[in-house]
Amino acid sequence: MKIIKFGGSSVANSSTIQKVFDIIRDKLKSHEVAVVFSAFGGVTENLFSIAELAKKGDQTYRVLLQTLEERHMNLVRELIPVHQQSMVMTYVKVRFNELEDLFHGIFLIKESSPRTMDYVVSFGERLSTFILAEALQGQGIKSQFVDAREIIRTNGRFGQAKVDFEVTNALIQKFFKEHDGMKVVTGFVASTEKGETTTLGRSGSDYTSAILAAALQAEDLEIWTDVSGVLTADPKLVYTAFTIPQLSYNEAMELSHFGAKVIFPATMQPAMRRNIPIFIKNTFDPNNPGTLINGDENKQSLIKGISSISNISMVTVEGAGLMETIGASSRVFKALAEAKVNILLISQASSEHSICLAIKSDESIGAKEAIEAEFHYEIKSGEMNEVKVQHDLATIAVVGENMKHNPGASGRMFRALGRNNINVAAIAQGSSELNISAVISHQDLQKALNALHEAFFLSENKVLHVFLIGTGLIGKTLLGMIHRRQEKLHKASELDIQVHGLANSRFMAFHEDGFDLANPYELSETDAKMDLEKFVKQMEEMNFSNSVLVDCTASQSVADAYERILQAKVAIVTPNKKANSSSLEIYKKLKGLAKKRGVKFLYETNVAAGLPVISTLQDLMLSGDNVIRIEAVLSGSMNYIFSELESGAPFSEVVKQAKLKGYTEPDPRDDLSGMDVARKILILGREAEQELEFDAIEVQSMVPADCQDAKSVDEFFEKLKGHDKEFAELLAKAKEKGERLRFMATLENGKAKVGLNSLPESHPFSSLKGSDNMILLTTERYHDFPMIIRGPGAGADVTAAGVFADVIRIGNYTRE
Ligand SMILES: NC(=O)c1ccc[n+]([C@@H]2O[C@H](COP(=O)([O-])OP(=O)(O)OC[C@H]3O[C@@H](n4cnc5c(N)ncnc54)[C@H](O)[C@@H]3O)[C@@H](O)[C@H]2O)c1
Ligand SMILES: N[C@@H](CCO)C(=O)O
Repeated sequence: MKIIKFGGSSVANSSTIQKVFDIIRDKLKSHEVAVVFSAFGGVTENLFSIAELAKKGDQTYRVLLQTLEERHMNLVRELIPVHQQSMVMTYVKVRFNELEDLFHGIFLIKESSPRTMDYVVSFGERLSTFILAEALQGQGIKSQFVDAREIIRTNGRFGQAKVDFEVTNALIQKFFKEHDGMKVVTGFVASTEKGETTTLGRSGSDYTSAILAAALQAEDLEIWTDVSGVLTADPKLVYTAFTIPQLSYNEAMELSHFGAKVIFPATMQPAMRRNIPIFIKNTFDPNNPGTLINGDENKQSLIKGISSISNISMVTVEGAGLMETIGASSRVFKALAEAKVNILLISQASSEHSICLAIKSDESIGAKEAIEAEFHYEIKSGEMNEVKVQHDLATIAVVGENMKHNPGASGRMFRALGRNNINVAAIAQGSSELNISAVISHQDLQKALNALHEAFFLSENKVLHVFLIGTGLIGKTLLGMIHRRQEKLHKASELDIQVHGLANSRFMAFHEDGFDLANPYELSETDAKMDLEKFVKQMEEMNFSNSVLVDCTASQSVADAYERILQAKVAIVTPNKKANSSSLEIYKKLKGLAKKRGVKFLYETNVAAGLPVISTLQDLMLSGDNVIRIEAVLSGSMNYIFSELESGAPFSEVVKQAKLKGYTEPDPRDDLSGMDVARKILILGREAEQELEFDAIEVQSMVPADCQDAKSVDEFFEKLKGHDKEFAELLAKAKEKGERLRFMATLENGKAKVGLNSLPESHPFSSLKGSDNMILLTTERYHDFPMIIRGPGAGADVTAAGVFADVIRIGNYTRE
């Protein structure tokens, strides 16, 4: 025998009911079946609301009752063959006449006792089940309507009646023996010995089905609802949540206690005691296997699910009076019990100085008053502090049998939370080791659930959430690269990169699920105007775990926001040199902050685009080397300009070419003025642990005075034409001596110089062509011959690739 139960959402209207009938028909092919139905979707709530209106003396209750009657009548018309309809309609009409009398009574005396209400709401299941049994009969399935008041006996605690299992089991067994056909049983309702109608409380229809399953020693119990079983986390908050295939009874209880609302633990008890397997299935996706709950302590995964409860407050009772005082905690709990406060989590450190309790927020005033009244004298004498209550919190819990005697679960949990900047206000773990719970700020709930979900379930695939400011040459090239590598990264490196925010200097846009990079998103007038403050705020509010800001601008204002971004535990990747080349104090502060907050701040492309200069220098320093001298060609555009000049092209023309090829800064004067190179040598100096400030660098500018004043880049190019001759002469002079012009930087003895040099043919820099950079590092270890790093030092592809490599590094870092 199988017991199958359908909830209100499954029997909401005639089309969902047809799906239910298909499921029943299918089960009947191979099994003997008994069915339990809830009231039609929403009917119980309707009955409560109508009673509420009647109690308040509001006549409109009649209209609602009329609508409810019509809904039932319509279902009769839709579900039952015409020749059978009049009998069923009469049944429905009689029930609604009774309801009308009942509500009229409530309306007159302005009162509805729990006993009356049990009777009122019992009509929901009695009507639905009768209609559905007749409809099944009409479809050729021999069905026997069973009013559960005949077979489930309870005490008289109306609203939440307790079952007398001895009597009930005997009644059920007798009834099932004496009656043929498939039994179609009303959920939720029962009766006392005296024949008064009672109800079984929250999820009462599930309970009815578990009672039947236990009494009949059913093969299994199927609970059909509108979700595919119990999910690993709340799917509204964790998009990657998936159905848990199997749970032990204990795991299911822990998960549902902590917020997974699919099943209510008390309702499973009768089935659990008899070790009857329970399936949670989806009426709207019947082929989905759903979740099996049974006695098997399957230990395939470290945890089974993550649950959470919102609207939590934390009550802290503290003071010297608690220490070594036997009975203090029992007084706390007694006071709370008397005030009917439900405690969800308890945490007390061994110092015994304080006790923290997590409770539902709407019970917090009562809780504070109750404890303060109990400890009135101690608080007055100063032995104890006033009770502190923190609001806007949430509890999260990881649940699984396999955590028992298995080190690492709590480590993984708290590392994931810490990594994502989530503060833990209280922790609790019982000795059963089945559940580790923590109290956190409600604002962090979604981020925490996702971080934990990723840490425990998706450890093979990490998601990195990217926010990109600057969708110019480098930014766009980067987006294209991410798109082309997305699939490969997913498979080979188990890393998923999602881009959630885009901005340029004019507009910004966000996408909760990540932009589709296959169809590049063009920011336009229809998007919000760019506002850096709002961009950062939105990024903080989206509060993803493993987030990274990629700054592909050359903007000082974006660089100024780094501190706040790192504070929020968002990593930063950038080719923008502005932050690292501002004051030494800021440079140190940002690096220190990143370390303190445990997030990466990566800027390999600040110098020589994708060439591994910064990481090499960092490795040298970390391993104890010391930099003696740096000589370098650090500007791709300047090298291109002066090497191309040798071909005889006019200076203004080669500068334009350098810009077109994407080598220059957004404003090429930043290159020609030597500022860009000065920033780079400054950054290299600082990486070599030299206390350099920008002002101390000697910089030779190549920008003629009138060009410097040009209002726009176009005007600058116009004016530059007037200087082609000077540059041609400069080149001719060098050529005469058999030398080449190279724009370079040197750093030695704490002094940095940037400028144009005329170098002999034999100098390593003379051979550089196009956008090549070359860095000669003379160190204590590389003393006789410097270490040489050479390659293209500007250009969209090499730079974006360098930025991309840093982004992937962050993805791999967050995996650890
Ligand atoms: N081009 C190269 O070869 C190269 C090499 C290494 C490093 N870089 C660095 O990469 C960065 C980007 O260079 P690019 O060539 O892509 O420049 P670009 O001019 O093509 O793009 C700059 C982008 O930043 C946006 N922007 C500027 N100020 C902004 C602000 N305040 N807020 C929001 N967006 C803003 C612009 O709208 C544009 O989308 C620069 O810092 C540059 O130094 C470039
Ligand atoms: N404009 C720079 C590229 C960015 O660092 C250069 O020419 O090297």
